[in-house]
Amino acid sequence: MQTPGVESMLESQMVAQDPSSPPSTRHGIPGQPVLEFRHVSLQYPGKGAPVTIIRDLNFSVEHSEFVSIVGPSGCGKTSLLKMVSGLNTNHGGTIYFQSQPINGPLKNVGMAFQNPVLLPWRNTLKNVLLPLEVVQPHKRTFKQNLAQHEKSALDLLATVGLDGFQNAYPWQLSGGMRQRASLCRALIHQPELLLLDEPFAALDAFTREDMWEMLQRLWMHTACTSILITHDLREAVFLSDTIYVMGPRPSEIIFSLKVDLPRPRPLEICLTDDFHHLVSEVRKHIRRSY
Ligand SMILES: Nc1ncnc2c1ncn2[C@@H]1O[C@H](COP(=O)(O)OP(=O)(O)OP(=O)(O)O)[C@@H](O)[C@H]1O
Repeated sequence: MQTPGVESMLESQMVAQDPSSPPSTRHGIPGQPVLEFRHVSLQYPGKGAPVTIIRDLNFSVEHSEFVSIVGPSGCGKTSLLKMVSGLNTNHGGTIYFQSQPINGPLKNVGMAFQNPVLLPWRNTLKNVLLPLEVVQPHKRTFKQNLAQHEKSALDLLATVGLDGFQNAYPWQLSGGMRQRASLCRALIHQPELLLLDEPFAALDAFTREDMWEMLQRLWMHTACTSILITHDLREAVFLSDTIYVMGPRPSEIIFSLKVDLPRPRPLEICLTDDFHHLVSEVRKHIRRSY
């Protein structure tokens, strides 16, 4: 489900940390839970009575972990991301972020959606720099730190294979390139959490696979705790440390899987028996949901 309103709200809430601290120590202790769901439930107003979308979610995400959430359409995956971001606090149970209950919009989140929204009048570099330019505390020092920020942005652009395209405008980029740029923008302020809602769903199969490699590179580069919503089970296995399967509405986690394939994972890993086995394991549990 696309949520353009959420995009602009979240992108306007980005607040950064000290960019000089190394990624592995910025956000917490590896192996420790950074996000915890305890008996989380969600209802939306229905025609007569409220409709229960999520019944009872209980799981946690560790510092620097890459987690994918999969499940049937309408089971509440996008709703879950809205709860994590703090845009929807009207739910049962508690979601803890860094041991604190989430009671409102989280300050330091990066988000990317199916349709990357880049400002057409800004070139790629300036689109990536946007969060630093408009949001405190960076806004205050943006001009004096511009050279350092540009270096960080160019570094990110190189990581996603967009070196040389910093001066190109969005209309000069392909859909895949725009999505790469939007991921750089989501990460430029070094967020503590990266939330991805079907970011590659609109891309063709080959471009999508390139994006998996690119996202893996970015994630290894930044060590940012990440949650990906996807319908693509191969994508989930390729990228994740852990996959959670949500059941049909009213949903809960019906299965979880640790993906212990070594990293960095080359695309050829998708051809191995181990990979196929993991994909069919997840598929088996999703099938139960339909
Ligand atoms: N603000 C809202 N008010 C009422 N109902 C809503 C609201 N947002 C979502 N829903 C409903 O809640 C259910 C779950 O929606 P959600 O978008 O979270 O599911 P999803 O798992 O992300 O679906 P998909 O995989 O199709 O994108 C859907 O039936 C949707 O219509």
